[in-house]
Amino acid sequence: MTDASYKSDLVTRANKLVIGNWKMNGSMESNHALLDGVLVGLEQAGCKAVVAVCSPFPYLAQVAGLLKGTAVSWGAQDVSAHGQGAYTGEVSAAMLSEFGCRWAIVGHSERRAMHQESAQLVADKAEAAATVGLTPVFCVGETLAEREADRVQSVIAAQLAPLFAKGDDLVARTVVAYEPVWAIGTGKTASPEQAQQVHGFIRAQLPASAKSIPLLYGGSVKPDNAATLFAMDDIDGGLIGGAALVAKDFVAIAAA
Ligand SMILES: O=C[C@H](O)COP(=O)(O)O
Repeated sequence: MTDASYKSDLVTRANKLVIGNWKMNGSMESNHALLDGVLVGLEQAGCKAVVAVCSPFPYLAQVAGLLKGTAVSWGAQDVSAHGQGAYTGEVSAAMLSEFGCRWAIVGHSERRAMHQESAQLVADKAEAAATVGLTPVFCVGETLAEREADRVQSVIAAQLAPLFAKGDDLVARTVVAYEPVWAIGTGKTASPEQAQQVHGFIRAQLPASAKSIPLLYGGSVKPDNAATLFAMDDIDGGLIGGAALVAKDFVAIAAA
């Protein structure tokens, strides 16, 4: 356990939370059109959910400008575990915070798999984010092989353990996103019951003071399955990939 004190707010599941992860997609022109469509669509739908988008780093300033004065917040798709220094290519939490970043995704399965990010590194990133006031969106999830080997709970528990080891205060300032790797970008969504089973497991593992943090589901969420997923007891919203790139789909999911 560390002595870190965090500047980020405590987060609760009082409102549905829908976060778009654009991954490595976009352009100045398409971002503008997408956000115009999202903002108009959310207003027309009378959407009550908390909505955010996480763009690639080069577009964060553009996104910040386009979202200024709106109810939609923005975040980054990754953040360095380090404060500053000789870390070529990394972006610190303080740099993001300086111009209004609200969220930082950490531990997305694409980064765990393609960039060999360890569970400890992901927890260190979450701590770095919360230390300067960003809310970490902490991704966990099993591969298909791990599911078939009946290892879902042990895999998720191992991914969460280094976060929990940093103390209850950090956990209470974190959003956890369950994203089964086999459902990401594949069109194979976990059934609402499969997702709820894991969300219920995660909720049960949370320390008492963090029981009401939002637990998001991610993995091929679309307008036609969002409502049934979000209706489950422990699913408080979604982390949306492909559908976040289509304004009407993202709005439909946020309004589901
Ligand atoms: O971060 C988002 C997830 O990886 C889900 O992506 P997807 O909605 O394209 O399956």
